[in-house]
Amino acid sequence: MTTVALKDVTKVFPDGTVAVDNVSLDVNDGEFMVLLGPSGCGKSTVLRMVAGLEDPSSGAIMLDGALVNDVPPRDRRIAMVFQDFALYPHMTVGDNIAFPLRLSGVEPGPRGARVADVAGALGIGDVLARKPSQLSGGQRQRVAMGRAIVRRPGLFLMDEPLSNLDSGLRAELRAEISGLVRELGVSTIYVTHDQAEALTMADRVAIMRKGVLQDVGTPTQVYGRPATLYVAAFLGSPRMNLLEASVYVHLDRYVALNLGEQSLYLPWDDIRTRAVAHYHGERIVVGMRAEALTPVAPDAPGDVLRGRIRYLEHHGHESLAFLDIGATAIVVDELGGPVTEQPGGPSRLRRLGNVMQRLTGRAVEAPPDAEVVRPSASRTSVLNDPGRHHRRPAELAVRLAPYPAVAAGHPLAISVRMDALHFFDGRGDRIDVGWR
Ligand SMILES: Nc1ncnc2c1ncn2[C@@H]1O[C@H](COP(=O)(O)OP(=O)(O)OP(=O)(O)O)[C@@H](O)[C@H]1O
Repeated sequence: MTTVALKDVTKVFPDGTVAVDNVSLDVNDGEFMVLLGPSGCGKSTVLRMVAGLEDPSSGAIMLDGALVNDVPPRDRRIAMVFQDFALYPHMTVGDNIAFPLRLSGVEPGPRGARVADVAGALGIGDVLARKPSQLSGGQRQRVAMGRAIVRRPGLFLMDEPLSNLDSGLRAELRAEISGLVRELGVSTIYVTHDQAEALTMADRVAIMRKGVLQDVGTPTQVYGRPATLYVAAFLGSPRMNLLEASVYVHLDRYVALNLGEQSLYLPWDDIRTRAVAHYHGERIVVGMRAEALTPVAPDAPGDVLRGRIRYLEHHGHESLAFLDIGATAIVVDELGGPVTEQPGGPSRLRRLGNVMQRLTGRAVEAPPDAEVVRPSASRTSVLNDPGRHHRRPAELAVRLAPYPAVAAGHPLAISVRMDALHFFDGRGDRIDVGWR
């Protein structure tokens, strides 16, 4: 099946928007590659360039090792499935699926057999005589898939094909789609902003932000060893706890990570210690996912952080406690740069205001408790990132049992799995070398 290689591909639209910024990416034979990122990060533009619907401003697009920048879409052996797929309303399901075969002159006999095969594989063999208006949303999506598959393409390009469906159907269809394309062995590029879709369906995930490729790897790699602070913050629910830490080296003993009121200690023989020790006297970002944190007895020894529960969230199968440990949170704004917030900072009201502003595009008046700090001069500080930086205390997300015996205001001690910590520098790049 078709292999894809993007080499240094950039797309600048006539109005100056840089939608895709120097992206290089390979999709192997039969691979299911998911392009993941928030709205506007350039995923669809990448897909459209691979399809030939958009010309790159610079760089090369190769299919099966051949440059195709000037090859028209119809000659690329590609099938596309979009979110707002359009079925022909006056045609039956069978005729809709058969349509591409009719266009390319396949005889009625083999045409019927191919349609029956595809419809059987998609579980819509019994509705071939119906019109699209007589189908459910999920069935219509299967017909759209069938119409793409029936041509036996070398490459599938799918742009948010499930986003119009309800969540139950999405989960069902994402298993079906990934199962089906693997069975067919067709190389696939699948665009989504839904991390659950990406992590469950992909062989590899490519994560984009503002036109720039941030990380490429298997779901386990990008979740377990994210290349950048942005990827660390983007993947996972609850979000990874990202704390500002000052680094102090105690030669031949340990490296202290000062988190504000408390510290953690990386033993000298830890393989990551040398990389982190380079930042002696500077600030870095320490990431810890909720699964790296376990509640322990108040006087437990070892790598333990102590704090007070600010609030609890009950999720049925588990509860999340948000713990004030006197540290500074690094908040990565999905649309802007990293933002640092420190104790004594803005209220939830202000953060809600920020969200509303993002959703509505309208400025919301800042409550009086908001304090905007100047970017620090430190080379390694995330405060270097341009833009406004707000301050708030870290609220460390910790997983608890469904009905925990603690409540807001209670103290809580948590043990930290030091081997599960992540370290990022001020530019947001992962610190530990040889990490994947
Ligand atoms: N024809 C165009 N002219 C100018 N800018 C464009 C054009 N098409 C897309 N853009 C811009 O390029 C950027 C990337 O758009 P793109 O559609 O690739 O993002 P996306 O990640 O697929 O987003 P979504 O998930 O919302 O579809 C956005 O800022 C978008 O506004």
